Amino acid sequence: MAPLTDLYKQLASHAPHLPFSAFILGGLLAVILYQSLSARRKDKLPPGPRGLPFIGNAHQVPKQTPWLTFADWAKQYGDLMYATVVGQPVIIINSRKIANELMDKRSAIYSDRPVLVCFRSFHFCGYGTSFVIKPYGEDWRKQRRLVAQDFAPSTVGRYHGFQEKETRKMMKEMIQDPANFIPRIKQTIGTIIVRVTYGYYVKSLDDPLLATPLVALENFSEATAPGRFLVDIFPILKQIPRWMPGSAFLSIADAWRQDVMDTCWKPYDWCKDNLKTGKTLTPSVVGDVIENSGGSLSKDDEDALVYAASGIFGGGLDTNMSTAMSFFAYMILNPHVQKKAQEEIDSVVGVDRLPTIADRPDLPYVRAIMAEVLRSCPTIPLCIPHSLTQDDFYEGYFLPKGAWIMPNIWQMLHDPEAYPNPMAFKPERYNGDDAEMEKAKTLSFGFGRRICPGRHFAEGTAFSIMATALATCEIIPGLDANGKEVLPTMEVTEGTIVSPTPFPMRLKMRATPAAQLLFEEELEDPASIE
Ligand code: HEM
Repeated sequence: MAPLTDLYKQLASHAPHLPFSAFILGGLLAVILYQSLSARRKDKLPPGPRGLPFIGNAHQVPKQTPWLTFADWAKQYGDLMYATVVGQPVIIINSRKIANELMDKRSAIYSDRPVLVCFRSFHFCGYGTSFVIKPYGEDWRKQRRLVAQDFAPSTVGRYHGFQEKETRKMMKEMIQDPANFIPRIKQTIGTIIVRVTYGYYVKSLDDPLLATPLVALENFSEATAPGRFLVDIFPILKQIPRWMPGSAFLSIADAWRQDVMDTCWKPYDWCKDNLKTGKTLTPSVVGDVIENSGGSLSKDDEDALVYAASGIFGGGLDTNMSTAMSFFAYMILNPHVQKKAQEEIDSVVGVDRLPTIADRPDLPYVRAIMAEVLRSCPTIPLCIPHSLTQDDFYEGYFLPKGAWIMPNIWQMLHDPEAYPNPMAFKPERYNGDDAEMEKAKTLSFGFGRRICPGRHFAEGTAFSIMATALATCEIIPGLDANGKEVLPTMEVTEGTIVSPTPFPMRLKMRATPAAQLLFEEELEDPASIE
């Protein structure tokens, strides 16, 4: 800094040339200010664990339950932490207050998605088309609008009848064959999503309009596994000739891209073609947009619709499936909660009919169970990472443009100050207070402009599963080969979207007329679909 000050003194002595000197002086001051500001920024990054050269903190983040590691770090470094992964800045947020101040209140600059190194294979394999991972901008906005309008609280009720019918069918089949309850839940959630998105009724897990998206979702998990493809780290490998050893990944990428394209276009084409034949069931997200356009969508609008619709599947299947699995696990572990919910349902709904989604306002304890399931086992514990589009400051800390933002949803939902004894599954903790339930649920659906657009729809499916299961069955532990009861461990699978690891379950049908209705109601597939 000394030479600059000397120069400043020399220039100041040239008073007769004031305008020119003032200009130079101003410039110099700006340089000095910038230098000192940069130094301040460097000093004031949020604290965080010291990393290694080049890889940064990558080696300190375990594949299994990284949210617990981040919660541990927070004890030492506080709720706003800074880490790096191969030179990429990552801001980890552990408190609801900070997430709210930054990701909700400043959402205009916190709503981008990172271009993660491993995400390169998305574009390579065709995954980059859906708004779930698109950058914040016009393409994202256009796709999101198409989905959000259909799943708004005011419109989502039109799908309730279908959600109820499918969950009843699911419960009936699970009572008949409880050993296969996991694939049965998967089929039900998939059927609901394909039906409301494309007006198509899925007949089995082997139906190509469900099976292909399921394969694409599995490939997606593999594509995002760090280090799965060397091309993620060395993009130049994309140019490798196919005859060269080590080029096998190009054929895998081709096959995966084909699955993604089939997932996006096949159900769309079916929906479009069958609008004319009357086979497309109404209402549906895609069918309605095509009809409202008078059948003349521009190429851009058609692409936006196709890729937005694929996002519904990507966002809605594993998440709703995980919530249903957690519900059954927590019910096995907490028979007293089941009993209390059954008493509520029996006294409010009665025992002569099955509960519906319209009963939700009158069933506060079942609502509390849903909030507690979403709180206790959040489906996306570290959210889908956001990224910051301009430099920002928070409480004196510098947050650099381009940093990934990772909110630790799990920790926020297990903060003992907000949720005393957070590991206990306790619907009573809300005291019937809907605002408190809403707070827990909202956190599990993300933040700001990226908050889950399917949340009202998802809650309808989840409530219908929970209320129908509780009204009709006692949910009890499954047995091992020796006939001994096996309890769910509540360990979860690896990945961005997590689910309880598989557990056995038995269902004992309740002796009520309502439970009997599962076997008497018309639950067959709609006749219009062959
Ligand atoms: C219990 C079920 C669900 C949970 C817990 C859940 C949770 C989430 C979370 C945490 C995010 C990330 C939000 C963020 O980045 O801040 C998200 C995004 C998303 N969800 Fe859900 N979700 C569920 C069900 C659904 C359903 C049923 C649909 C479709 C109808 C859906 C569609 C989406 C989409 C499209 C996005 C990406 C939004 C964007 O990037 O703009 N989700 N969800």
